[in-house]
Amino acid sequence: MASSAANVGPVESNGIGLGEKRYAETPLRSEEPSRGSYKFKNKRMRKGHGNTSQILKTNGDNEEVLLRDVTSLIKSLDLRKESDAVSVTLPERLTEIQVEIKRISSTGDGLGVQKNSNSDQVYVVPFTAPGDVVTAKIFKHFEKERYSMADFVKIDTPSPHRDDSLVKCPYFASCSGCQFQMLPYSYQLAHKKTIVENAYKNFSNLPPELIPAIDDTIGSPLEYGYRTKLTPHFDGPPDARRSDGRNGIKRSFKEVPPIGFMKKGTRITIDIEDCPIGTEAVRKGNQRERKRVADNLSDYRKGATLLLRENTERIAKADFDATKDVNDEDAVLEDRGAHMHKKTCVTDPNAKTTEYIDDFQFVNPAGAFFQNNNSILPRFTQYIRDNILPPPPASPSQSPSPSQNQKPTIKHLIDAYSGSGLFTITLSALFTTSLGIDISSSSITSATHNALLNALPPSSATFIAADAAALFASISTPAAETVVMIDPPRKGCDESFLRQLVRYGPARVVYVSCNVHTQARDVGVLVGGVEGVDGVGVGRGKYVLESLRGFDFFPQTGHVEGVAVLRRKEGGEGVEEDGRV
Ligand SMILES: C[S@@+](CC[C@H](N)C(=O)[O-])C[C@H]1O[C@@H](n2cnc3c(N)ncnc32)[C@H](O)[C@@H]1O
Repeated sequence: MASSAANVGPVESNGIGLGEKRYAETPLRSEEPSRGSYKFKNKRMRKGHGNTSQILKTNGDNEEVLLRDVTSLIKSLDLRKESDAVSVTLPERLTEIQVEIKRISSTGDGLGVQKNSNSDQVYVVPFTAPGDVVTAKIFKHFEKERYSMADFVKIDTPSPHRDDSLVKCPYFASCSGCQFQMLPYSYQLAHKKTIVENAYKNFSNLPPELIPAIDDTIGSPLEYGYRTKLTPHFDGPPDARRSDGRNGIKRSFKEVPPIGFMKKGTRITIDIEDCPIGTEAVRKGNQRERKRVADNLSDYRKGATLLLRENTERIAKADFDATKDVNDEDAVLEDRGAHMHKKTCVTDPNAKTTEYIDDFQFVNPAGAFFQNNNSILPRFTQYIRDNILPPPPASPSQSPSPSQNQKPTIKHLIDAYSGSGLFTITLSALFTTSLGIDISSSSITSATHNALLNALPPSSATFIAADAAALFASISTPAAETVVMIDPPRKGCDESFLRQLVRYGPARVVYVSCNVHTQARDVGVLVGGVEGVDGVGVGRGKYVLESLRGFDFFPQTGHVEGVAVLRRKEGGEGVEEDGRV
């Protein structure tokens, strides 16, 4: 029998209990930025100094990122002098105006100015591209910050970059999940490169000469059908909150509520019967779950979040039973050469799901964190393998001198924020020992299990459940022989972690992040220097930024995953080998 509301529960491992609460998000993982209304939460944030750290001067949140982009656009327009600023009369709220879109912000929205006006008030209009002239309905002015938020109403003149025939979802331009379906994929990738560029320009606090040219964004093999996890939700019955049983009245649903994701810029859930960025197995699971909720509606008193997570069963061709496996209508079969992949959708957050990256196997609770785009993971993990160790000399003339030959070989990996062991395991062939650390004890349990599954014995891979900043107390490997991988949540690293990392001074650092703005801030600290640890001043830090690029884990959306590779400076590059300046 179909299970009922019991299948709905916490669906993330990293400290975010989602239970029957509604996600603040739509289809994206809950670490991704909320795309609700942009509100300055307090005066400190208005100035972009919400973070109390001495060395971390930004939170890298949407408001701050947007404000930087708005300010940069205003500067480039140069339509008026500062002294004119007070004289501009803004259109009434809820009026419709024509906006000429000039740029796309790093938050994924179009930024433009009112057509036929000499005002440089910037209008933020989602689902638009540079060159579009659109009708937009204003809903909020930020007068001091000189921008206004507006809803997209219609296209008046399309941008040459826009191709609406590419749009695959009827809810596009209403659902808050995707921003770029109307843009060719090459354009999306080029835009994501500028997001990385602007993040380092605006948030690293580094002079341009210390930031390398950003490499092209690596695309996802699947532009649709890539998300291995979706979490649609529905709201409780009308008045459920007021009645919730205390006054003896229990509300129930009179009809099936909308089940889906948030309408852009609102807290309203729209009914979305299908989401084309989900994998085929996840989309099938969505149909099944929607029907299950409708069939069991009387079991529900509240809203809920549904978990849809892909599971892969790998079956050797010799063992594949066409009569049994082909007839499973919930499964999706993929021919992978020597074996078949049978994909299904799991909805119980505690049930185990399996995923393969090349021949590496990962087993995790369905509700736990794991990267959501399996199609890009072989490319991504290969890139990290190719870059985590020092590059070979480019030509015979650059071959290492005898003294360089004596440099210690890098043999040890520290995987900070290791989750269930993605990097420890996929990099294991390069290192003699690996140490993973994650604050989530259930992720560490999975990591330990996954290491064994992939023939990594405890003698070569150790995992600790603790705050990343506690890591440095357990490190026994020499810094000159160690690489540290960092993949923190959106908020980035904390000051204590960064100070200890710099004090330890590993030979190389590879920093992966789903928020390139906090990544730029933290990398700026490693390259720029930390007062009291390695001195301050331009380029006084212990590290050089070797390369920087984005990976497109989330096609059709404004998100980009950043990968920064850093090497510790040698004596001649500005700091002594032991870190003293
Ligand atoms: C973006 S995930 C990366 C996980 C893993 N590297 C992967 O790609 O699967 C961030 C991880 O950081 C962990 N985390 C969050 N705060 C932490 C902290 N203060 N110390 C250690 N780990 C933390 C979360 O539990 C989560 O597993």
